[in-house]
Amino acid sequence: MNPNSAPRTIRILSTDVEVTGIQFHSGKVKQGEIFVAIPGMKSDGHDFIEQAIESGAAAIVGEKPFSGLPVPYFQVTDAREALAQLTAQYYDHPSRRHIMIGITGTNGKTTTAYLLKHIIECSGLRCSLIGSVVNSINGHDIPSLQTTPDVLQLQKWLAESQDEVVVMEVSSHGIHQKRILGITFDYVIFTNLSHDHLDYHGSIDTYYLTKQQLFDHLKPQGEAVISSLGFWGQRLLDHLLSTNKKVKTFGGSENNDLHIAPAYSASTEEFRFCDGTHTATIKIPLPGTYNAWNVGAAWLTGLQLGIRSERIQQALSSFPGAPGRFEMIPHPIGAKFIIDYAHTPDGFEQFLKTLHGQKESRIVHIFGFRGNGDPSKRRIMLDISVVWSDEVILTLDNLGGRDKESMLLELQEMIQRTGASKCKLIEDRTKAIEYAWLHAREGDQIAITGKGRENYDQSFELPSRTDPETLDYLLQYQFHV
Ligand SMILES: CC(=O)N[C@H]1[C@@H](OP(=O)(O)OP(=O)(O)OC[C@H]2O[C@@H](n3ccc(=O)[nH]c3=O)[C@H](O)[C@@H]2O)O[C@H](CO)[C@@H](O)[C@@H]1O[C@H](C)C(=O)N[C@@H](C)C(=O)N[C@H](CCC(=O)O)C(=O)O
Ligand SMILES: Nc1ncnc2c1ncn2[C@@H]1O[C@H](COP(=O)(O)OP(=O)(O)OP(=O)(O)O)[C@@H](O)[C@H]1O
Repeated sequence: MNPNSAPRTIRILSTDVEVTGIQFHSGKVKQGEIFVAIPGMKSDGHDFIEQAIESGAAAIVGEKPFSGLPVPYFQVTDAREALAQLTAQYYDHPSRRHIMIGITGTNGKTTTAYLLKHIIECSGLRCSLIGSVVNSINGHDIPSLQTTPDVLQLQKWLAESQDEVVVMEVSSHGIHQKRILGITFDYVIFTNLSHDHLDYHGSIDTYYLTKQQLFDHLKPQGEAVISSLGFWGQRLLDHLLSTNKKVKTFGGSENNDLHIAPAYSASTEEFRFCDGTHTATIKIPLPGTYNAWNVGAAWLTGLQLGIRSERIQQALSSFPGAPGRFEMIPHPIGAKFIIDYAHTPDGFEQFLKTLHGQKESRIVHIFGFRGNGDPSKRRIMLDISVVWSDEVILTLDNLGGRDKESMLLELQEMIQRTGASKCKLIEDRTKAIEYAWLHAREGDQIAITGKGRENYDQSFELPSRTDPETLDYLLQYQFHV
């Protein structure tokens, strides 16, 4: 981090120390930097202290007792917490210089972040974005590797950003691993909570409580902007009110600060938004009731920022979409391919229900499961797909370190368990997409979910091709060639 910067003095446990940077990976330590040793899930940073010192570490921070080191050692009770606080201090608490907006929830963070950034920019303010698809700082785009980056990267971007507003997606991993400690927020948005990441958090209750912690990071005058829908939204609302936080809600009730309702019962695209003084019926930029909630989250936050509803409505009419979220690619025969990042049971249900609502012909659904994702959601997702789709094609997604043969076996067993003749397995993702392309019929909606525009690992070869341009595009989109 910042190897060429002039040394800065930071205070560690009431001692002033001059450092040129901070690291939590021993392999990255340079002369004059602090190394923070973190006991992790796979290894223990304390085992790498010697390596860090050999690389020039000026001081070490860790949780375990150490003596006799050739550089100062500071023992703390929580190394992740110390890392976050020291980094915020090193960069002089950059979150205080921005209007900070954090977005959490199982689904909808990226879509809401893109919508909100667009609304903010249309209102004349500059806006940084930190999230799953791209990080945009001072108008420069940096491909994303994580939803919430590590604390060093995060504070560095906040320090570099000259943008008035920063919109950032906050994952439950980011909260749990204290990547956002040292950041205070003006607004925190909650979209929803449903089954995901139970392999990491252990239970949905713990998962919820982790997300709830983000609201402790609100500045004293800060406001929560939440969906009060469903059990978790209601629980969060009760919690925030009982802790005297300022809260604004969006949802389907007239008691909500922003009331959202379909313009007519069967509509997947036209919704009415009422903020108490202004009512507008609009065609939302992405279809589906769930996207109306995402629009609502962005709209209500825009209002809190002082942007008028009329202006928000105008901004929405020019929203270019969020990459890999309900993105349509036409097929020459009159079918549509839709790429979507649905990767949770609720995401599947919402997305497929929306396709069903605009059904002209068949729904063909191609998807797989990330090898290192929560395994407990896989069967539920397949069952949902079987309910809503006319043909289900399971294929491989990113293996994430998982053995390919065991993943294929799991997929085969899952198909057998459903007993549904509409399910088939085409292990090669390219072939699965080609199969759907070649068998497309007029009016078909062919959904490819998962992966989306990820920059993550990909172990499949893309064959050289002579097919129509759009199929190439579709494959490139899925494979990043
Ligand atoms: C599963 C997970 O979340 N892992 C995080 C965790 O890693 P860990 O505990 O396994 O670390 P470890 O490998 O045991 O190492 C322990 C410590 O020793 C250090 N070390 C290790 C080796 C060495 O040679 N030298 C050294 O100093 C490491 O830097 C680390 O600080 O702690 C590390 C920081 O200390 C994180 O970087 C790492 O996030 C990884 C990179 C990650 O990508 N996690 C994913 C799951 C994640 O965060 N995803 C969410 C989105 C989820 C979603 O919604 O889909 C995200 O925000 O992106
Ligand atoms: N409000 C919502 N409720 C339920 N499902 C949603 C909602 N918004 C989006 N989805 C579904 O979840 C998918 C992922 O959406 P999005 O990327 O906006 O969420 P996310 O929270 O950022 O997820 P991730 O952090 O994993 O990227 C969408 O492609 C869509 O299928």
